[in-house]
Amino acid sequence: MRNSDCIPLLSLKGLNVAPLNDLGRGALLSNVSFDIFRGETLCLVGESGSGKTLTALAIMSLLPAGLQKSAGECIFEQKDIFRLSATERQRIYGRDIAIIFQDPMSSLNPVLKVGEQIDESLSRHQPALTSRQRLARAKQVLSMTGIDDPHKLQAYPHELSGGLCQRIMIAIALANKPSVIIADEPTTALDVTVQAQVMDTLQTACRETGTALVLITHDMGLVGQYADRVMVMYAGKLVEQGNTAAIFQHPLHPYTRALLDCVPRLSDDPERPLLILPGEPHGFYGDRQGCAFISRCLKCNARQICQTEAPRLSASENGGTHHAACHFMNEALASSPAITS
Ligand SMILES: Nc1ncnc2c1ncn2[C@@H]1O[C@H](COP(=O)(O)OP(=O)(O)OP(=O)(O)O)[C@@H](O)[C@H]1O
Repeated sequence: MRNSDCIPLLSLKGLNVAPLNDLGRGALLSNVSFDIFRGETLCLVGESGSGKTLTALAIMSLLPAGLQKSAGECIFEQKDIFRLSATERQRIYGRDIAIIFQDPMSSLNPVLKVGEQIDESLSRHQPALTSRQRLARAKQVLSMTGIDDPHKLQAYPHELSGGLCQRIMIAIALANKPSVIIADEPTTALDVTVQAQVMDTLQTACRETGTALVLITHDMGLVGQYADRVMVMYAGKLVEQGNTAAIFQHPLHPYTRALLDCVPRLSDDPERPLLILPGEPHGFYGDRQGCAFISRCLKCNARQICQTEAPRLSASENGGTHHAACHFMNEALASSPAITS
C-alpha cells in the first residue's frame, strides 16, 4: 500500500512521444509523468486512442517503428532506463519490470509448451538457477495464479482456454519476482465470467509480493474495484490524477465526469439513458492551442480561456494529491455530488 514517505519504485517524468517524421502534426504523448509505489495498483484509464498503450510501450522501450521518445526520463533504482544501453535495459525488462498484454494467444509462443515459456524467462534472468529450481519456481508461480495442476506446464497454449492462457502470462510476468508489472487491458480478451477471477489473481499475487501494478484499462468498473490511485488520460495527456475515492466522489475534469456517467449503476433510474460522450479524440495533440477536450466538453461552453490556453495539471483547492487539468476544476469541486463506486 502507498506510503507517502517511501521512494517510488518507478518514476516516469515528462514523457513525450512523437512520430519520427513529425510533419508538424505534434506529439502523441505530452508530458506524461507518474510515480508508482511498492504494492499499489495504479490505474491508467481513458478511452481508445488516449495514449495508454503508448505510455506502456515507451516504458518498455517497445515503441512501434516510426515513433520516438522525444523527451522524458524513466527512473528505476536511481537510473534512467531510457539512457541505459540496450543490453542493460534487456536485463531489467522481464526481470524487474514485466508487461502483460491484452491478448494472451498472440503473446504466447504457440510452438512451445507453457512450462518451457516460464522456464525460458527464468533461465534468461536467473542463470544461476538449476533446472530443478526453475521447475520448482514454475510450479510455484503456476499455483500463485490459481492453477493447481502442475501438468498444465506440459500443455501448449492452444490446449488451454483464454483465461488459463492469461494466467500463464501472469505466471511468466511473476516468475522473476518483478518490482513492477504493467498490465495492458489484461482481461479485455476474456469472457466476463473469468475476467474477475483473472484480475483477482493478478492483484492478489502482486499484493503478496509487494509488486506494483500499473493497470491499463478503459473500464471504470475495474478501476473502482482494483485501483488505489487513478490517472485519467485524454488526448495523450494526463488530465486528472488522485486516489480512487477522490476521483469517483469528486471528479474534477469533465472528461472523468463523463467516463463515470457512462457507467451503469444499480441505483440508476432504468428509464434514464446512459450518457454517450459525442465525438472522439484526435490522433495528434501536442501543439493544439487551448484545451484538447473543448469540442466535447459539456461544461465549459467554449469559454475564451478554454480556446486559447491549454490547462495544466495542477492541485485542486481540495488540497492533497488530487490534480486536474481544467480551468474550471474548482467549480466542479463546488458542484460535484458524491458518486459511489
Ligand atoms: N504506430 C503508430 N503510428 C502513429 N500513430 C500511432 C501509432 N500507434 C498508436 N498511434 C496513435 O497514438 C494514439 C494513442 O494510441 P494508444 O494505442 O496508446 O491508445 P490507447 O489509449 O492505448 O487505446 P486502446 O485502448 O485502443 O489501446 C492514437 O491516436 C493512435 O492512433
